[in-house]
Amino acid sequence: MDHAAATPTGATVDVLVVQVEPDLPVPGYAHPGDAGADLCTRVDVDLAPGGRVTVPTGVRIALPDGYAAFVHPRSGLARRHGLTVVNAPGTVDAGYRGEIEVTLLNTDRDEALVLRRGDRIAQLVVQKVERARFVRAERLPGSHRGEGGFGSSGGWDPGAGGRAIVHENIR
Ligand SMILES: O=c1ccn([C@H]2C[C@H](O)[C@@H](COP(=O)(O)OP(=O)(O)OP(=O)(O)O)O2)c(=O)[nH]1
Repeated sequence: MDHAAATPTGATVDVLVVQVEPDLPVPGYAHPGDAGADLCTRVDVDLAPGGRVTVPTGVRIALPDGYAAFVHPRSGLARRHGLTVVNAPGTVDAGYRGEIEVTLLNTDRDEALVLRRGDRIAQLVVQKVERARFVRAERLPGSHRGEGGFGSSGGWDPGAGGRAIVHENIR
C-alpha cells in the first residue's frame, strides 16, 4: 500500500471519519503544508483507455457546518497516466454521510490503467465555504472585466460568435 499518512501539523479543524473497511487508511496528508489529503480506492480497478469508473474510497466523513471538501485529481497520476476526476473538483457537502466516491476517467487513448485496493487515487481539500444569500437586483455594479467571459483576455478563438463549441470526443 503506497500511502504516507502524516499527522498534519497545524491542523485547524477536526473531521470525523468512519472507515468502511478498517484496514484502509484514513485520508492523510503526504507532507506538512499539503492542501490535499490523499484518498484511496477500496477496490481493484482496471480502467480501459478512455474508460470511466466510479470508485469507492472507504471513507465517510462529517464536516462541520460551514465547510465543504473538494475531490481533486492527483497531478502525478494525471501527468503519468492521464488519469483525471470527471467532475473535478467533486463537492462533498457538510451534511453528506455516505461513502466518498470518486469518478475517474482514463484520458489516455492507448494505455489501460490498473489501480489496486489501497492505491491513492485523488486528494481531498477541506475548505471553509460561504453560504450566499442571492439578492435580486435591477443592475450590477460595474467592474473592470465587465461581461467578458472565458477567453476574453486572449488566447481563445472568438469565431464561434457565442455558439456552443463542440469538442472532439475522446473516443
Ligand atoms: O466527487 C464526489 C462528489 C460528490 N460526492 C458525494 C458527496 C456530495 O455531498 C454528494 C452529492 O454531490 P453533488 O451535490 O455534487 O451531486 P449532485 O449531482 O448535485 O446531487 P444532489 O442532487 O444529491 O446534490 O455526493 C462524492 O462522494 N464524490
